[in-house]
Amino acid sequence: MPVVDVAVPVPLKQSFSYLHDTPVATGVRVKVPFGNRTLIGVVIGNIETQTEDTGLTLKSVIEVLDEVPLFDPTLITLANWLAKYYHHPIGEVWSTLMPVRLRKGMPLTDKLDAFTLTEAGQDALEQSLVRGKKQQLCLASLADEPVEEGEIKQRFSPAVIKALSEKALIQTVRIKQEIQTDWASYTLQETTPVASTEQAVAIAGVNQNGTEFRTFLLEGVTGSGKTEVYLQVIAPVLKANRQVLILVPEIGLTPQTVGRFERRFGIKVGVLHSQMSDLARLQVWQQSRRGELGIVIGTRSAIFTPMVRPGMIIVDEEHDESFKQQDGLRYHARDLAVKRAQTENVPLLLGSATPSLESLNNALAKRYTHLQLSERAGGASHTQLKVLDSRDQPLQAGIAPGLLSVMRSHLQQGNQVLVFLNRRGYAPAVLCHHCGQTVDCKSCERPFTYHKSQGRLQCHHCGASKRMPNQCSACHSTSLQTSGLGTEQLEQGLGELFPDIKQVRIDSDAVRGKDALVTRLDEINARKYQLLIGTQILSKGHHFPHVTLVVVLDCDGALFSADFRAPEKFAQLITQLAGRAGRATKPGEMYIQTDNPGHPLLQELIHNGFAHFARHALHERKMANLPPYSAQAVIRAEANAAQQVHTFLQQVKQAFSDHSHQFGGYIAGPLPCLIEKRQGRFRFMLLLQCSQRAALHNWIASTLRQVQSLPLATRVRWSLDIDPVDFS
Ligand SMILES: Nc1ncnc2c1ncn2[C@@H]1O[C@H](COP(=O)(O)OP(=O)(O)OP(=O)(O)O)[C@@H](O)[C@H]1O
Ligand SMILES: [Zn+2]
Repeated sequence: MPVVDVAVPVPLKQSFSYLHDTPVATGVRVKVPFGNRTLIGVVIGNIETQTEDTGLTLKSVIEVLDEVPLFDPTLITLANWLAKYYHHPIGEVWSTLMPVRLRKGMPLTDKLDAFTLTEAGQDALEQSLVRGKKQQLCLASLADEPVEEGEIKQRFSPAVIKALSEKALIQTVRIKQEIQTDWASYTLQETTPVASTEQAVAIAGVNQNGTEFRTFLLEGVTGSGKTEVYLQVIAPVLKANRQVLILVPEIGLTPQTVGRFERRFGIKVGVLHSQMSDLARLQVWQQSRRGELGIVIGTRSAIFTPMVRPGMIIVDEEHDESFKQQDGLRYHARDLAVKRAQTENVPLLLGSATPSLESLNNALAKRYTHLQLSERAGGASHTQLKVLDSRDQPLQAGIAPGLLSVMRSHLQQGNQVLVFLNRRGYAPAVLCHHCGQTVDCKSCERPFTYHKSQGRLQCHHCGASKRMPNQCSACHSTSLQTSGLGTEQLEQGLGELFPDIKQVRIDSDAVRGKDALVTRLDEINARKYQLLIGTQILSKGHHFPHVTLVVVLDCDGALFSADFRAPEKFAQLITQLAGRAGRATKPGEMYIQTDNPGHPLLQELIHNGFAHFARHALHERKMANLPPYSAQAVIRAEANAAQQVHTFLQQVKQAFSDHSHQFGGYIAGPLPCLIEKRQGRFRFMLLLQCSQRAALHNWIASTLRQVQSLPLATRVRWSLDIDPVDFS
């Protein structure tokens, strides 16, 4: 009897064998017994026949769920690679890779259920016969065409749907999705701008490579027209009837981005991001798999989207940290993109104004083809960076007088000013004026942030929240006062300083959800506001043609971080922020207000720019034998008792030390994580490092089993992070 090899969603390294009376194709989902449970797994291989003498009795597959494989051999290869590279259970890799609905065993068909108006419903709508605003809205949304069930259920409550169904105003129908495959016959919907010389060189560089795998790094300063390069390099790919997958950072994916691609080619672009419903995601996944979409744009997990005719992969803002998953399977979508492009044998284009040192190093070492855009598109000039020394200055709303007058002059000329402060809330701490005690979150041992509009304190580490107390818990004095500046306070202060100027605050408190952000961004570009206050949401990839001044407040903390990646992250942030100014005809400038004007990193950025900084930083990493010149992994552990975490990591360290000489491995720790305590749990980590990536992997592979069998391994919460980028 045939035996199939199944990846089952359990935290165990191996896959499992099951019997079935006929062979099952790889990439098909099956329902299988596991212990006393029934689980949904994926067939990842076939074993010819069961060998008689193993003595094992295998269980049988309960049900084969798909008629045809849902996952092609490329995705199976990719899953196997992920399991190996991240030392992660294969079944859990598949859980990450599969759309949620497929994971749950739901059928995948070409048909879908939709709601439509009945004749009575049509009349009711036209004559406004239904009472109830929600019911009216629901009818109205079905006015033109049937709408899929999932979407209606997401927008309207069960009560509304039930009421309308019972009155026979709406009904469900089954519609066959139309398949439109030939995006190759697109017609350009807008005139393509003439590429600059540098753009033309980059475009030719990619196109001359042909259809085969190669990685390109497009290092182009902000506003240099990287997106235009993407548009022009994918044109021939689409013409050849091949698909393009574009990854963008979580925050960068706005309808504006999607709109640029739709407008150019006049074809439907599939969009995938975390805020969509499971059903909507599955549909885009399915459309791409069947070849109905020429372009799919999505955030991190979109890298798992199947493509029937893959032609190219693009990773925009490839340095962005949102490409790294921070829990479960901690993959890096950019690194996975390299693997995927290689497996699919298609070109990969990585783009950024501030490339990661990893990618830059690969380009400089000629493993990637390096393409550069050093000038801004359309004749815009580079933003001038300046440092403003705030020492001994009387600050108003946290801003020095000299800087306020610079702001005033930009505003008077009718331009927009962006003020960046990476701290939401009113103030980052509340303290007692009498005894100096701060009001701290008990489970994180960090000060609460004060949110004045809600009259509440909030812990930005664990989310805990409580009412603002009246008195100090230590000395009972009632003279509590806030300390430090957050965006909420900045907004209030600037409102008083510039009463006639319309301002908007963009942070996750003021702007909730993607739609709200898009509305605000549109309003900004329609010049509804002149003063923009915001956190890092404002730094990413947005095109603000009317901003001529960017002000950076309170960046001193970032200059003195214990994280060796902090300078890289800071330089990327500052450069991206500077890139928001002066993108159109008017020149832009940026002021960084600091108490450390002489800091070498600031001086380097101001005088030499990011490209120079990055090459210099690479040299430093090389001297210190840090990534990308070595490979790292981190084992994090946390528990309520600090001692327990420490003991566990000591034992882990011992296990790794036993093998370290074989692999030339270096171990540091146990060290406290940058955030030492969160939600009542103490957090420590162990850092593993080898000069060679392969050695690190062999070292981990030969030690991990020993770690897993430690008695404490089931008592503390621990995880392995390969190529960590964040030590918090
Ligand atoms: N060759 C060109 N001629 C004229 N305008 C261009 C050209 N290329 C790009 N542009 C325009 O320049 C502006 C910036 O281009 P684009 O958004 O592509 O830059 P980018 O490098 O992707 O920006 P960033 O990385 O800062 O987000 C856009 O308004 C774009 O339409
Ligand atoms: Zn907390």
